[in-house]
Amino acid sequence: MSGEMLWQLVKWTQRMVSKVSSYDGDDAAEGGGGTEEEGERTCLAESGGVEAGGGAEEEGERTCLAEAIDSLLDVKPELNTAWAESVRQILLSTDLSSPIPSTSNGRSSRSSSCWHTTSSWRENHHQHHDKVVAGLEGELLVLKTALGVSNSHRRRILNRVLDLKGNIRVFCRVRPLLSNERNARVGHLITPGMDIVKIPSARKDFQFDKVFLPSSLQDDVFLEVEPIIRSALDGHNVCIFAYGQTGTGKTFTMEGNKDQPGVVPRTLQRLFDEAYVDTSVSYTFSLSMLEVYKGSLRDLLVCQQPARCTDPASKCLSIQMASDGYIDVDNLTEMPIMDAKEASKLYQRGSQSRSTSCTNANETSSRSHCLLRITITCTYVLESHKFATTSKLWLVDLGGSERLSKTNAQGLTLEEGKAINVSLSALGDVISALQRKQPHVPYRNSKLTQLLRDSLGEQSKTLMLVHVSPKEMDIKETVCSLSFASRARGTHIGHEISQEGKTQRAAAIAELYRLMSIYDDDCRSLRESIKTIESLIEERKASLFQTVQGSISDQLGSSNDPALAHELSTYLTPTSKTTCADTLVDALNMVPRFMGQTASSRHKQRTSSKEIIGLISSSPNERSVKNGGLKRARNSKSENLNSPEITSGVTESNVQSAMLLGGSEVLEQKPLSIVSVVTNEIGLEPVASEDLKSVDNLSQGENLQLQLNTAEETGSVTKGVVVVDTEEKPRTPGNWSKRQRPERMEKSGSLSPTIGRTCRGRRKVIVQECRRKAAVECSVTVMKPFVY
Ligand SMILES: Nc1ncnc2c1ncn2[C@@H]1O[C@H](COP(=O)(O)OP(=O)(O)OP(=O)(O)O)[C@@H](O)[C@H]1O
Repeated sequence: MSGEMLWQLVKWTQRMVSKVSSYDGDDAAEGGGGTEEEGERTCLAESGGVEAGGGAEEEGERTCLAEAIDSLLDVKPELNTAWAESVRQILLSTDLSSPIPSTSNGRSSRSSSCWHTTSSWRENHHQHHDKVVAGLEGELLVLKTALGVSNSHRRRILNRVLDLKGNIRVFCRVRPLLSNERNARVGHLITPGMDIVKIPSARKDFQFDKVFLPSSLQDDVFLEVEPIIRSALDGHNVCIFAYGQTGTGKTFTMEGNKDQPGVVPRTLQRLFDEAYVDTSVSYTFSLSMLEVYKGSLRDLLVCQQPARCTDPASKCLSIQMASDGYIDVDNLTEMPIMDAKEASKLYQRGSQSRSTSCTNANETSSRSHCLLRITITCTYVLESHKFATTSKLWLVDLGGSERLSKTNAQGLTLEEGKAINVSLSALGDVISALQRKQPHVPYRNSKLTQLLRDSLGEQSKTLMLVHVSPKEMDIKETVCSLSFASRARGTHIGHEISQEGKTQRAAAIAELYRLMSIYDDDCRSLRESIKTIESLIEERKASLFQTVQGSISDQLGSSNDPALAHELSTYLTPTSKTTCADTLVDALNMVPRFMGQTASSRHKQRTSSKEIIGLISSSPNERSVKNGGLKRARNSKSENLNSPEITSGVTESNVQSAMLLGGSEVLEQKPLSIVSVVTNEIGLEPVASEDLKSVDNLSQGENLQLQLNTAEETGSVTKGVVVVDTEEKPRTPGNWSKRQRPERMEKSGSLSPTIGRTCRGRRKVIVQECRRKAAVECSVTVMKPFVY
């Protein structure tokens, strides 16, 4: 039975109870007791809200009610007694839906004392309502904990599967003959189901974890890639490479086209789908894109050529390694992403900036290694402890390996080809050293391997998709590529297992998949139960508010007593409304550029305030957290992960800011043309741009203060992001001193609004550590001045 149907049944039962309680109310009114409750009933009776009735009909209704409760419990047998008790509480509290003093008869004669009686009636019902909601919330907590535990089991099993399959896996994809190659001779043999590519002319056989035939579809490829993506969501660093000779389909596999989307768009979609479904954990994603071109790094999300001569040249990217091994790239644009569509757009933009040129082998040959990095932050509760992990998912479209003598490359193309080959060779050396478990891994030999250092190793998952041409005339390149792949796979050092071993491994993997599907089902049913209870709580809160609000509005309309009117209007203001202190961000932490941090020191600061959590060693996440900096558990002051509740980002200085701003004191509004307000919380709608207020260019010494308002409180932590478009009103160079340019403030403290790097005339302002209640349906006001 769906949650909606269940709720309908509850409402129907409520109506039944409502009738039954009104009979009771009548009886009590007749008895005329002196208690407050009786007075309240009298009040209800006066208002005409109580119907007459009784006798056999009453008995029938009661039987009906009992049956309804029983049927409710029958249809949800999997729910435990606590849930049943919650439902009972809802039913018992149905007198809330019985009419409260109406505007009709006797209203004008109602006195203030009558209102006080109604007020106590309201308090009683509030208490009752709170009890019911608390019951439901308790149940919700139990279900969420159970979901966390099931998820943790599922994660552990998946990790075991990937361990059995191997942390470094190599697939081979053979491209079909293209329309202009119809007459070409095919140079390989593939034995279906054996995952072996035979090259008869070279008398060589190459075994892979999976071989995709020329007829294989993008779907087939992604099916095999998917588990490793899930592993990234579970907190592991993951690298997926597309390797191969120029023109063999690397970009086709990674990017695809509109009709046949490749690994990248599918991965982005998958990440958000998973994040949306799994409510037991909270995910945030950010995206960066860069290329390694002739041994140097280029940010693909910034304009390489400044549009105006006054625009700053693009910043130099440098690789920084923190003491715990975490690799970051200084000055690299990192865009928070809210959905797959937005992420795909960014990827398209980055791809267009990639260095390509026409070569003998490919009209649009990639002349660099293109790296897409998705940083995933996951927060979850396990056994009443809060954990957070950060992982990186790299999707790498490597430059095409080529025999320079064959391509007749000259000049720049030759240089590019050489640089690509050198770094590919360095990558091969690293993977081979890892396969051999050598004590020294030569990461430093190329920018590519330096960059991926923390994502290529024991705790990480690597997938190499080797692409080959089907043509016999490309056989030498094909053999080179397949040899490289074999080396990466470790088959040359005896990693290949016997047929019997393979059968045993396949059986073990099948068993693990069976177990995983049990946990998957468990998680699914727990998620459904969680949704049902959440909607019950929401409806409960909404109905209480509406009922009471409607009644009080009526009272307010008819009251001549100013004191009473004041009390009523106070009541009409929802107590759960967001306060300024909840929503403000702290600009006091901002520091000038010269005091700003490098990627490395920023990381150090981050990790110093985050304890590495390794409480439960059996969980893959916690285990890997223990083992190094690849997954960093967060435990900062503002995000006390060991407490059962995530606290808000409100610090003393936040509160101070809140007081300074005085709630709604907008000192100045200027046109900055805010493009959109979005939140990182999955499933929340961004505010439409037309709803946003305009604010002027900030002038010297000002900071942005953002006030994000919402009517709802859910208590979880989120981040808000405001994208500010300054294109219409370009910043004049003299307008800002060097230190005060907004993009110079990006390295401020974690609770500050940080103004991201300028990217094609846009700036993003990231509001970190707001409560979710501050991030739903935000409106943005720029407030000034706030001098630091
Ligand atoms: N599996 C496939 N099915 C259909 N067409 C393919 C397939 N693989 C590659 N192609 C086509 O082959 C051509 C070359 O592919 P692509 O540009 O992806 O090669 P590449 O390996 O990325 O080359 P480079 O290294 O030069 O960038 C493209 O026109 C692409 O559409």
